[in-house]
Amino acid sequence: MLRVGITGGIGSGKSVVARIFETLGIPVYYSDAEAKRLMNTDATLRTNIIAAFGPEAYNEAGLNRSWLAAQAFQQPEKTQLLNSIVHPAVIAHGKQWLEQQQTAYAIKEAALFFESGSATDIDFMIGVYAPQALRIQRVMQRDGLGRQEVLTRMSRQIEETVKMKLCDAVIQNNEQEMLIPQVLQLHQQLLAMAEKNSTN
Ligand SMILES: CC(C)(COP(=O)(O)OP(=O)(O)OC[C@H]1O[C@@H](n2cnc3c(N)ncnc32)[C@H](O)[C@@H]1O)[C@@H](O)C(=O)NCCC(=O)NCCS
Ligand SMILES: Nc1ncnc2c1ncn2[C@@H]1O[C@H](COP(=O)(O)OP(=O)(O)OP(=O)(O)O)[C@@H](O)[C@H]1O
Repeated sequence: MLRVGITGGIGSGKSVVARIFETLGIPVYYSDAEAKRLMNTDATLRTNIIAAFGPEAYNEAGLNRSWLAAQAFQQPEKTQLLNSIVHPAVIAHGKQWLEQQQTAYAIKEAALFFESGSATDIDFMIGVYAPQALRIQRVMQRDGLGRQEVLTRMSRQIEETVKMKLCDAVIQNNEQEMLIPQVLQLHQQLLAMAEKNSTN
């Protein structure tokens, strides 16, 4: 089975693109959502997060996302600390998920493939690109974050043009070029690649 990645910086539109692939019958692993689910359900992760950041990391509702975000993005070292606790668990879980899929290809969506070293688990990487100003505007609107908070998260990610150069294909999500034809073209290409791999 062909393992496909979708990556791009915060607000580039990875999830929107991944949902179009899902409508074509392709299963998608959403790393952000899985990370938060595991942080709530995995007892070892919870213990390690509390040991590193303090008991306020959780409240009655579970993971205290806004509090933990304020702590983790305060300094690059704190972001690294959270990453060193959470990423190994999500990478192992995502790898296992990919191995279980039965379709011609399956997709893992993640912002931090190259940053975390997990791009090596992927056969074909799709980058989703959008101009920085548009990404900032989208995330401020989607998550109710301030401009500076978005910029801080961006500063913990590889610069977008560098990230796109590391990808095998790039989808333009600038709200001018249409997304669906770009996805359909890649879908055909990936089915052909998967077919070729299975006959080799
Ligand atoms: C700090 C947390 C609780 C904040 O949760 P929140 O709901 O506000 O954000 P969410 O997880 O949906 O992330 C939104 C976007 O922020 C960016 N982002 C999140 N974590 C990071 C990080 N460690 N480094 C850089 N960017 C990040 C990504 O672009 C991500 O898509 C959460 O982001 C987290 O646990 N992050 C660490 C784990 C992680 O790296 N997750 C992302 C990929 S697995
Ligand atoms: N082509 C588009 N037209 C209109 N809105 C869009 C488009 N692409 C993305 N958006 C909106 O921008 C926001 C960010 O998109 P999305 O959640 O897919 O980004 P992401 O790359 O998954 O971000 P993150 O890394 O933060 O998870 C969402 O609210 C989404 O609905």
